Amino acid sequence: MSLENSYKKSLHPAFPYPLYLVVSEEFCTQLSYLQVVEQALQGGVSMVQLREKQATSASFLAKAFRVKEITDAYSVPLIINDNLTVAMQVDAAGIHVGNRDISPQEIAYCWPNKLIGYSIEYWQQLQSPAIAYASYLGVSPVFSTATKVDTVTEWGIPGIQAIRKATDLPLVAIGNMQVDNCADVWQAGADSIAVVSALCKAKDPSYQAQLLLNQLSYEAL
Ligand SMILES: Cc1ncc(COP(=O)(O)OP(=O)(O)O)c(N)n1
Ligand SMILES: Cc1nc(C(=O)O)sc1CCOP(=O)(O)O
Ligand SMILES: [Mg+2]
Repeated sequence: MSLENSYKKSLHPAFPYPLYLVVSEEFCTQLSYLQVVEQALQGGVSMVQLREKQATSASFLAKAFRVKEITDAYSVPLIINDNLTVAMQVDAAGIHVGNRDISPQEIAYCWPNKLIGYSIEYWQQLQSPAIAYASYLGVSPVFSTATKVDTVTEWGIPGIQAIRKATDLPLVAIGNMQVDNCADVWQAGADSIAVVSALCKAKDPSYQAQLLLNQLSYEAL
């Protein structure tokens, strides 16, 4: 979709984070994961999730402290993937979980007033009690991706549109989000575009982040 044919959306008042970096050391091929975080923030990334599926809790925690130092310097929220202990110890802004993780209900009980991201992998989840505790929903995945293969539904643009009609919660689109497809996903109802490869594999994450953001037409808050 060209920018001339798109309309300026408002940012979601509860989630003014249009570009969301999900960083894992294993996917950073050109620069260190800390350089990726710093340069992506320089390019305008508005939220960062640290996702370390292979790390021990000790190594995850050490990495989380390093990343938090950088995100704090840019006043950008840090989300921790899956691990509530790490999230609490590093005093993250929140946590992202899916169907095979600790539930949003439990998180809200143990760690109140924090952001809770919850992946939507199939339609019936929208009726789940977990929804009441979620701060945002991950549309998981919009397009299939080699970065995460244990997925259920490839939602596509019709899926985003349908979920948009079904809920007012902020929607984070994830899965093969790139410069050439994120404008359509944005216009279909996503409030945030989450990327791994597009920034972790970039030679110049700051420039790539700017290219992605330039595709997203929104009014400043
Ligand atoms: C923003 C965002 N959306 C979805 C996911 C996937 O979470 P989950 O389903 O728990 O899978 P893993 O990331 O744990 O493999 C995410 N991490 N972030
Ligand atoms: C972390 C993650 N979660 C997904 C989901 O579908 O829930 S897809 C994904 C990886 C997205 O990587 P890339 O931007 O390289 O396609
Ligand atoms: Mg998970």
